Amino acid sequence: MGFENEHIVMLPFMAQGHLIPFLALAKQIQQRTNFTITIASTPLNIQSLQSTIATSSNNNTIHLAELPFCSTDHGLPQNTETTENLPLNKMVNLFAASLSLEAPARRLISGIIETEGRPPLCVISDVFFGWANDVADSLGTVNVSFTTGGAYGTAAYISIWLNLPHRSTDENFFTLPGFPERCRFDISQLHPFLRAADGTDYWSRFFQPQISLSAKSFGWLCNTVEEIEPFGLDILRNYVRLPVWSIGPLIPREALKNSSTLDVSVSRQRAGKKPSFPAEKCLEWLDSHGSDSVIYISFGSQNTISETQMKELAIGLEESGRAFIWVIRPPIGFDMKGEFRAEWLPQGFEERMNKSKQGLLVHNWAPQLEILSHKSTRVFVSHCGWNSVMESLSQGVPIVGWPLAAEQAYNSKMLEEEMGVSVELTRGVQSKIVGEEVKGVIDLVMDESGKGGEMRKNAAVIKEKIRASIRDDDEEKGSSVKAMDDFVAVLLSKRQESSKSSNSIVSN
Ligand SMILES: O=c1ccn([C@@H]2O[C@H](COP(=O)(O)OP(=O)(O)O[C@H]3O[C@H](CO)[C@@H](O)[C@H](O)[C@H]3O)[C@@H](O)[C@H]2O)c(=O)[nH]1
Repeated sequence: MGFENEHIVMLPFMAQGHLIPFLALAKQIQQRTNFTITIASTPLNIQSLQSTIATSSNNNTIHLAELPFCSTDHGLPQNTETTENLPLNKMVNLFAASLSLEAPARRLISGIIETEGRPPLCVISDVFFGWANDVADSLGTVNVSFTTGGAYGTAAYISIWLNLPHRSTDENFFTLPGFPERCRFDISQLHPFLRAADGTDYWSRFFQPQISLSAKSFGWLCNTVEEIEPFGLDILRNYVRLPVWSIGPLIPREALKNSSTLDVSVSRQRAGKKPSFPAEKCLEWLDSHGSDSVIYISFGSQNTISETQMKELAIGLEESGRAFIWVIRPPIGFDMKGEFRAEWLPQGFEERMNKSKQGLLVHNWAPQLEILSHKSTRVFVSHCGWNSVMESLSQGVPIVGWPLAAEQAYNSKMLEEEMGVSVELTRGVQSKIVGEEVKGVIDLVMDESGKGGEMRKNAAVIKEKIRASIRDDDEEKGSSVKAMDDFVAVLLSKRQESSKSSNSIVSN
């Protein structure tokens, strides 16, 4: 398009699951438009983005700006600037602390205005940063909210927070404003702190105003694809009554090609995290297993399960006799960064799995996208974080859901009820699950003839829709490419309108 002197400022929430898609969005906008993009965040997050950008190519105009932040000022452990490894009881502190970024963000944008002589084209802020609307308004630009979740999950999440519908019923289920009757939600799909929320607690006092402010943005960007979430997008658009541009999937383009295995360098280009186990080794391990034979298990960047659940999951996996890669962290209640203790697993489990090559335990962090795009990977046991969902479906890998927090249970519900690509094993860290149930679900999804085969077929259709959405050639442009072009065109025409009206004020 070539509007090289435009500038966009991006403000991600401080969590890997948000930083990764924000950086991917920045790269996508930059590649399409040549705009200057500044991503602003706290110093440690900027450091981690810096190391990511340093290892990837094509990053000339992504600037990084530090917003001063001291975690201990907010009751957080020292040097804690993301949700990763943060105990649940401190999570709310991080959300509350994010409000302190408003003043430095304002200073940053004022500085840009001073240097460039006009405001940035827009601010793109996380849905959790509703305050960015005030900043943008008062500095003569507009704020666009970016939801790193999917359309259905985001709509459910915001409607539940804004309405707390479970508080006005004695039943275990409830209907949700914005959703049709048939989509009944269950109280067990809510995280315990949301179950207890009543509008006066810390969580409500953060989420309700921030989400309400975000609902006043100029528009929303959503990391989904029009053709895979028509129902969710209808709900979200009706609910926020704003333009919603579906610009997903925010996944490196290399992972969306029809070629085979992904280059291992991709994992080094994603928000500064280094796999704790060499990517090459994981891929070698996968190479040594047959096509469509391996189960991949991971609970995202910030979650883990309980000790008893961990043991039962291990028992079920072992008894299933299927090959698996499991990204494993200390169980809930223990330091997630701490040393892993063998006692959390059945006796001799890891040695047995290593010896027989049935299972590979990757402690802490694995090269997820490479694993999902490997031909040996057959199914993903996932907490249903939205990045994981998009990564899995973009590779046609069906899901076994084990949602733990945030909007994951609504994603899991949508994947099962609307898309037919998933089956839920259990939910939360308090549920009782036994090895036999784990084995039962694994047998079900690995069975080509029954439900497992159906899920796989459906996932293959979704994969094609995702890949079609980014098509960009002379014959055809995919829906996500068109949405991105439309988003940029709308902002540019808004810019033109406002400069026309300020010129006419001057000439009057
Ligand atoms: O060992 C690992 C673990 C994670 N990842 C990557 O980290 C990201 C994790 O994102 P996601 O699957 O969305 O999980 P969370 O980190 O839990 O994401 C948070 O942010 C998401 C987007 O808003 C929400 O959908 C989730 O509920 C919320 O917990 C993905 O890109 C993964 O590929 C790895 O590369 N290796």
